[in-house]
Amino acid sequence: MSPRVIVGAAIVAERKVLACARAHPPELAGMWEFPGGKVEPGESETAALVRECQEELGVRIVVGDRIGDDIPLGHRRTVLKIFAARLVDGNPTALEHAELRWLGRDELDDVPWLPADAPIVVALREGTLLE
Ligand SMILES: Nc1nc2c([nH]c(=O)n2[C@H]2C[C@H](O)[C@@H](COP(=O)(O)OP(=O)(O)OP(=O)(O)O)O2)c(=O)[nH]1
Repeated sequence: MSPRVIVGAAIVAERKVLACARAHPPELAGMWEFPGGKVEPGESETAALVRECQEELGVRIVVGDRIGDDIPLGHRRTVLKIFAARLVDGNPTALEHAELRWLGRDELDDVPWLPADAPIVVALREGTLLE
């Protein structure tokens, strides 16, 4: 069986990236992530990201390049894949998250990210997307 894939969007606008605080489940609440979720059977990774950002934030995005490598999530053969994205319609609203924040390159450590996201945060800090 191929691994389950979770996709996340690093939405960048005006040299800031959108960080989202999880509202649930209790063990993840208050930890910050990139909006996204599970790729459904038969769905492309890009389509899943577009769908999740619509559901979670009420926005339309276009998906860009991968950031970093596959990140094993350590449960049931699941991997996390993060893609750069940009907004094409709407203003992000916390429809499913507890809070949203736009973070510049120097603000990336201001929130407690989910541990799996650490290499992505490093890549954002060291890369050119937030320049
Ligand atoms: N979306 C997202 N999930 C992440 C990130 N980092 C990370 O470890 N995860 C983990 C947390 C969860 O265990 C899993 C995502 O599950 P989820 O519950 O958000 O996915 P979903 O929206 O498709 O789930 P569901 O409630 O619709 O079943 O991936 C991240 O940056 N973004």
